[in-house]
Amino acid sequence: MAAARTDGHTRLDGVGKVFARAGRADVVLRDCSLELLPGRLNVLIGPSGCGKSTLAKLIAGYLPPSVGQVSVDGVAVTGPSAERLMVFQETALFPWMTLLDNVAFGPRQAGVSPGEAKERARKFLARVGLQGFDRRYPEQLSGGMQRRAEVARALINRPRLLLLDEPFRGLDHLSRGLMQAYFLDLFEEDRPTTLFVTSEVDEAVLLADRVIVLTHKPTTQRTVVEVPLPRPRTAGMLELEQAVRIKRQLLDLLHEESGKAFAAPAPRSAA
Ligand SMILES: Nc1ncnc2c1ncn2[C@@H]1O[C@H](COP(=O)(O)OP(=O)(O)OP(=O)(O)O)[C@@H](O)[C@H]1O
Repeated sequence: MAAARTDGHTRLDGVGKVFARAGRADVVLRDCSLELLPGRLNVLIGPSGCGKSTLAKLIAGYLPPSVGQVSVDGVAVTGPSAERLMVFQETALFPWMTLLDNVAFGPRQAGVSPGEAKERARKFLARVGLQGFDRRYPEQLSGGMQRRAEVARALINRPRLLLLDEPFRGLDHLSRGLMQAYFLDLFEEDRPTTLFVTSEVDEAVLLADRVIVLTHKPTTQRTVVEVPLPRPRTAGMLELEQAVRIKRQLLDLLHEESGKAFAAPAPRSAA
C-alpha cells in the first residue's frame, strides 16, 4: 500500500446554500462547517434530500456558496478545477471515444504524449478489470463497466481531491459489491483524499475511514464517526462486531435526523 496523499485538505467554514424555488427560498445548507482529511476516505451520509449532492458540488466548484467559504489546501474554491474531480451516477464518458481514449483523455490534456497516455490508460483499465475492452465505445458496455471506466478516468489524473456522488446507486447487489471491491483496491493503492457520498450504511462502513453524518435540512454536520477497521478491506469485515456496532450507530443517527425532517416545518428564511 502506498503512503497516503497529504494534499486535498478541504474545509467548509460557515457555508450556507439557498436555492430560489417558485419564489421561495429553499435553505439547503445553513452554517455548515466540516473538514475532509487528506489521504482518507471521507464518506458523507445524511437523510434523503438533505443536500449531500449540493455539498459535493460546492466542493467541486460547480455551485457557489450563498455564504461562507470552501477551501482546499488553504485556497478558496471559486470554480471547477482539474484538481478536484467528480464522478457522478450518470455516465460522463465521451460517447464518441473508445474506452482507452476516454481514460487517456486527462493525461493527454495535461500534455502527456499519446503513447505514454495510452500505456497508462491501459494499466488503469486493467486495474478495474476492463483489460481487453480498450476499443469498445461506452454504449457497448454495461452500466457497471461504464462506472468502473469512469473511476479509472478520474484516478489516472491523480487529482488533489476525488469526489464521488453515489457512483454505484442503482446497480444490482452483485454489481455494486464488485464495484466496491474494485474501488477499494484503487483507493488503497494511492490513498487519494476522497469524498464519497452514499445513502447506504453498509457501503459507508465498508469504505470509510471516517463518516461525516449530516443533519436534516437546513443541513450541517451532525457528527463524525470513525471507522477504524483495518485495510485492505473486504466485504466480510461487515460481519465483525465492531462494524456491526458502527452500522447501528449510523442507522440510529440517520433515523433521528430523518425523523426531525418530518417534524420540521418547511424552511422559509434565508441562511
Ligand atoms: N439546482 C438546484 N436548484 C434548486 N434546488 C435545488 C438544486 N439542487 C438541489 N436543490 C434542492 O436542494 C435540496 C437538496 O438536494 P440534494 O440533491 O443536494 O440532496 P441529496 O441529499 O443529495 O438528495 P438524495 O438523498 O435524494 O440523493 C433538495 O430540496 C433539492 O430540491
